[in-house]
Amino acid sequence: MSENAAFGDRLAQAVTDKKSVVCVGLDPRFEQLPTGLRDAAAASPQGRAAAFSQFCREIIDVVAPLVPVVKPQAAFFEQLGPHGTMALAETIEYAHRKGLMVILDGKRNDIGSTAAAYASAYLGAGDRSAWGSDALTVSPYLGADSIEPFVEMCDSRQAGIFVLVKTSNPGGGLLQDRRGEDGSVYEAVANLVTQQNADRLGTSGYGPVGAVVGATYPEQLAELRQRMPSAWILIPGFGAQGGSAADVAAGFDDKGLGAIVNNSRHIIFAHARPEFKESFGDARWQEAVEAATRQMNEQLQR
Ligand SMILES: O=C(O)c1cc(=O)[nH]c(=O)n1[C@@H]1O[C@H](COP(=O)(O)O)[C@@H](O)[C@H]1O
Repeated sequence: MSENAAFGDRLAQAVTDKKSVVCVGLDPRFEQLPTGLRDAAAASPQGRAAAFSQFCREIIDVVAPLVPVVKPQAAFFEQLGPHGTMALAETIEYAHRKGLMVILDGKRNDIGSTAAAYASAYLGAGDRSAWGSDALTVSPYLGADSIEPFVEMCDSRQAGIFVLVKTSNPGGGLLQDRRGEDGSVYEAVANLVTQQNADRLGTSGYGPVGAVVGATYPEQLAELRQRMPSAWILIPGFGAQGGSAADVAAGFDDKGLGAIVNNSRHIIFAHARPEFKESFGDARWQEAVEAATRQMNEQLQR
């Protein structure tokens, strides 16, 4: 499908082509890298950034035939300063070259006029923005006028956003579950997502404004699927945070579309998981990544 197709349709096509709803999270942590990569890297930010870049490239090589999308988490790269951001840019570019869609996990936002700059920076396809990611995670807590600049950029660049609706962490309820006369905060954010998609539905039935809903809240996931029928749902919290295939089942529509399930640590550091450690270990970490990705694909086969 062409780069000029709408984001929701491109994601639907990618999920269908790969027969996979798995999103591989690229969250490199230096201390957990396979020994070979850690040894090769000097302790400097430059050396670590080079190790992150190689690590992500090798993961992408393994997962590109198996999944539709990867999600680099900006924080892990940014902690290394300018060298880290170069590694992030290389990772996004490499993933695109290998035919993967890219959701940049930056959880950005600000007042509208500044949000427009974030949108211009991060959203695009190919070389139509500085970072070129297909989609960005976005915080809704500055209100509707802070979301609109992103949505406008989605319109002009066929990009997407994923708005934080019900996050996977245990503390998210403090704000998100807070109830007013019209219901909870997360319900209000979900309504905003649905409104923003209303005139923007692609041929797949999905719009450019997606939502993040944690696998750790299966009941709310079921409710939110109904409340946001035209939103792709990015479901984090599978694996390391305890979410299972049963927990995410309610996120999908009856064609098996509408949701992608992220897994970061349990895929990229699969070589350290008890079930893969003995067979592969540190030296054959790429094979552990492949085995963990295939296992998750099977668990989520629709
Ligand atoms: O936006 C996200 O991706 C996200 C939202 C959320 O509610 N919970 C959540 O864990 N995430 C991200 O998803 C990834 C989860 O990683 P694992 O727990 O290692 O699979 C991290 O990059 C988190 O920042």
